[in-house]
Amino acid sequence: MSATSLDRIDRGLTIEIARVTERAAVAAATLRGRGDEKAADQAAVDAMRSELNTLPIDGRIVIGEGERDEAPMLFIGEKVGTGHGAAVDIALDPLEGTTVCAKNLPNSLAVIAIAARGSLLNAPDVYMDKIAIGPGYPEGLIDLSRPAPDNLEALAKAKGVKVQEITACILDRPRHAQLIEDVRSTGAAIRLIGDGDVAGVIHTSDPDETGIDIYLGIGGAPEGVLAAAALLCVGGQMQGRLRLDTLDKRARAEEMGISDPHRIYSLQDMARGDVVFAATGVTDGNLLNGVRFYRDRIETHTVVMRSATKTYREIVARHYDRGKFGL
Ligand SMILES: O=P(O)(O)OC[C@H]1O[C@](O)(COP(=O)(O)O)[C@@H](O)[C@@H]1O
Repeated sequence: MSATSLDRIDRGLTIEIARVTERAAVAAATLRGRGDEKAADQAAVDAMRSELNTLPIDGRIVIGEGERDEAPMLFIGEKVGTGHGAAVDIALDPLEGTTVCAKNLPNSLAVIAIAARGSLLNAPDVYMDKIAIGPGYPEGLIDLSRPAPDNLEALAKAKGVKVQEITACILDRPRHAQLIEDVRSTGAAIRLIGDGDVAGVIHTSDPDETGIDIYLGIGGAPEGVLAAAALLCVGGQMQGRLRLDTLDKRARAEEMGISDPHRIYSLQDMARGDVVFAATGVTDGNLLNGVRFYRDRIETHTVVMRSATKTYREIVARHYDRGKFGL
């Protein structure tokens, strides 16, 4: 990583970036609830890519739709933007939560993070073990190498509540059976989510609003970097460890410069410096409303965050020109 905290992102991008996720979210939302994950994802990819290519940046995708041979567009290493402007790295997921979008269930998002070159972890598309909490706690409170109950006890103590008053967010997957049992053994509550752990992690940043104190479990590594980018903007702590359990995965990671397969990454190892993050709701969620289609307009709900200024802005946009979305 070569970026320093002095590498500032052009503040104009904090509005430009919203257009990128708005465009992707509307495209995906037109196919919401149709049971066709691929079509919704493709629509979001096409829309995000065409909007991204209007931005005055020399952009390089470090977290994208996959590695070049498996993703024709927005692949890792793809150059995006007009090419005239700041050299930036980009993490994106045009449709985070493809299954929930196809089923019209909560919390699918169009997501992107833009950072100075070298400020985002280049991670392969493998699983990642994750733990995250929101702001206001002493640094080092959570530790991925410790058993979940220890982290829950530490969090409850620091929050000044009983562990029974803590709620953990966990993806509902068979691989989490033991984790779920361990968490329940402490008396803590669990919010099981079907998909969408970028939102799951972000929810820890405002427990009063979302009811979620801590995120635990294994999800995608790309989603881990995106979530870290968001948490960097609002404060909080997060750790991640890649699940490099096959020779092929280790080789892919090595190609990306990852030599220690067991390394635990801190939040700042995954995202640092000046990062601009945006997410637009595709379906309704705790964080954001989904896209609303009206006869005369389309409404989108977006959050834009920036780490250098620690700002969190919500933008409700009314698009009266439905034609610009091809509708
Ligand atoms: O579904 P899996 O294989 O358990 O993977 C978990 C990952 O899938 C998601 O739930 C949804 O990812 P997609 O948008 O690629 O469908 C992520 O939020 C999460 O990190």
